[in-house]
Amino acid sequence: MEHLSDKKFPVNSKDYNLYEEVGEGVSATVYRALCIPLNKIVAIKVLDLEKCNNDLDGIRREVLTMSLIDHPTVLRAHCSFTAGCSLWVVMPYMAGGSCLHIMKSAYPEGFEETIIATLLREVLKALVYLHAHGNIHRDVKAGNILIDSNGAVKLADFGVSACMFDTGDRQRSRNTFVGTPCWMAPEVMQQLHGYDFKADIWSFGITALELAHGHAPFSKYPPMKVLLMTLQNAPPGLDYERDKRFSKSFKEMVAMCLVKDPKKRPTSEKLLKHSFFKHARSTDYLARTILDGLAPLGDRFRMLKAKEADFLAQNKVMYGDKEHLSQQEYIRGISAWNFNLEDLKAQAALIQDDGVQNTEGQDMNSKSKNGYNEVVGFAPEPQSPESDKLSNAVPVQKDVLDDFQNIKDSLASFPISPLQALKGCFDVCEDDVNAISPNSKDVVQSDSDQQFQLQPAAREEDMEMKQDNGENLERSRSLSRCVIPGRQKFLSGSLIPENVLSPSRKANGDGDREYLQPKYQPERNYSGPLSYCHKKDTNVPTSVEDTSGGMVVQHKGRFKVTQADLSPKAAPANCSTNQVCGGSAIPSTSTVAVASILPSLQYILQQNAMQREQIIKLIKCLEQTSGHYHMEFADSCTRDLSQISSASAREKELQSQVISLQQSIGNLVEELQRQKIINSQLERQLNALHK
Ligand SMILES: Nc1ncnc2c1ncn2[C@@H]1O[C@H](COP(=O)(O)OP(=O)(O)OP(=O)(O)O)[C@@H](O)[C@H]1O
Repeated sequence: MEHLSDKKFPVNSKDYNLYEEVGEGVSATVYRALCIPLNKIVAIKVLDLEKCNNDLDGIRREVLTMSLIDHPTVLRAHCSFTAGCSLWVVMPYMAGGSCLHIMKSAYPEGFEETIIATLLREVLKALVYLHAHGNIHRDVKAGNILIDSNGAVKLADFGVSACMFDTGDRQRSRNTFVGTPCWMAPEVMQQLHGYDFKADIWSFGITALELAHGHAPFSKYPPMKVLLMTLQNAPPGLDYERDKRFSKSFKEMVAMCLVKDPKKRPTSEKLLKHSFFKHARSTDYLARTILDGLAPLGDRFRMLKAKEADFLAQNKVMYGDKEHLSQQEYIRGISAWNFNLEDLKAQAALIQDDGVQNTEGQDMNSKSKNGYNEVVGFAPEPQSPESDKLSNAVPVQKDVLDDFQNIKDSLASFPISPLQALKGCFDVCEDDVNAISPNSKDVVQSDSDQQFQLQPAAREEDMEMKQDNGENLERSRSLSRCVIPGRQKFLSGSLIPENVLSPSRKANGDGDREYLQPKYQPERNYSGPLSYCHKKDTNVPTSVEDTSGGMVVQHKGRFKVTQADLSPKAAPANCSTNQVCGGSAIPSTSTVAVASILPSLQYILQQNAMQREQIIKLIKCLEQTSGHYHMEFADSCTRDLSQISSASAREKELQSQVISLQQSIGNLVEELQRQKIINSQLERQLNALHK
């Protein structure tokens, strides 16, 4: 595989000297390097092909796109070639690094508006070019906006880009679940009608918020929660109160991008004409401002990496147990996503929405409650009547149910089950999917040939799980897993909270999040890696790994596929011991029965609880009544006792009299006997005298 895009650059690894590491993705490491024959500093992205064995199409497309591109704001590949098991992509060296790394190193609160306008204008130019040439970038985010030493901005990373003019399989790839959750447009998550270049406009809006705050909205939440919040909540935006430092035109521009209906979003071309970009300066302004005084990229990268390692090591010491570690790993990036339904529920349940949530989430909720979205002036997302019913029915448990209800509603709004959808791209155990859709009767056929059905009983099960999250949480968190985590990588985006990297971070409206956040739960899901999900490649030879948590039989792009994913029919047998696939504590076949029994059990439980209350009330009443009874009884007892005691004295007296009488009688009987004997002796003597 060899693509020579620029004849000047040699296509032999011997012609390059690799220097220090300046970036890392899931399956790629980026080095600063010297092109020896040209004596030119370049960046070389080294992709481990063994790790991408199912994503060669994606890589080929990335390289092809990069080599065909000819625009100053889009990162172009000089050339690419294979070296052993690696693919080397030679590119211009962007000495400033990514905007994300610059923020992490020096601007944890985000950039000021002029910088943002300048950066975003350049990104928008790139999008105008890509869209005009039929490309959707699909991964616009601060981590993919690179700056060179002169301040020139380039949009990078075409790992997941797609061509809008593709047909057949390529077209179908636009019906797959691709990108990084925080930046992902709702229609990309939903997979209803596929999506188009407007998905990039959504990601562009999210990137604007990321550059403004130093992090993307919902970034503290685990990936599935992000999906649900994106679908469920009103779109995020700049807040008039909290974001006072930003202009009205910036707020409007963001609001235009973050409209859920893609048709209502502007094209990149139209957006470029927005008044906000009048704030933009020439790119050398960036060099004079945000790049000024920054350490060399390699040093910054090493520093961030060391801090992340420290942070993780600390967490390992503090929360060394398996559950916490796996949770950490899960949140660190989507490469390690393990879409175990139980885990997801547990993850969602762990988020304390009231009080500890980030302000984005809070804002969204309060906006929705007020019936007006202050930021962008949109009506709140309508709540389902079902949701109202549920919350009215059990007011006491409203808080607990809210979270469940969010999940339930959002799942219902998915044209295909998110877990089923994610299954194609990530690790979703078959039985996890079964747990959501045990019997596919009302099947919705999606473009990507996936089927699903959301069973009410399974929802009940969800509810049960939520309501009883103490016990079930423990259970679910202790479940074994499908996939052994791969090599832990430090992704291009730092995944640790900025308050860790920048302890000096001050509260600026949303700074209160830091201390409210549960310690074991990392806050941010920063620039996670990307996925190109190529569903047609399932026949690609697999690399089999024996794992304790589950058999990884295939690498789908950057994600692993477990045996359970590939052999749905075998899943119940495999899962019967809950060890091989580890997806659910209950085998999938019995999950159906359990799901149908649970509502009844729930009902009985409620009945019991009510009865218990009644009994407690009755006991209390009885206790009060029995209090009077005891007093009366005590009085009567005292009386009786005195009577009994006097009676018994007399009885004793009588008894003693009887006894003494009996004794007297006995004495008299003895006396009588003695007298009789004397009498008979006397008689005998008299008789003898008479004779
Ligand atoms: N040409 C370049 N010059 C300087 N740094 C670069 C260059 N290309 C990439 N990097 C750095 O390397 C990081 C990882 O690169 P890249 O995004 O291409 O890898 P990836 O595997 O696609 O990662 P991800 O999936 O997280 O986007 C980037 O975030 C950036 O910081």
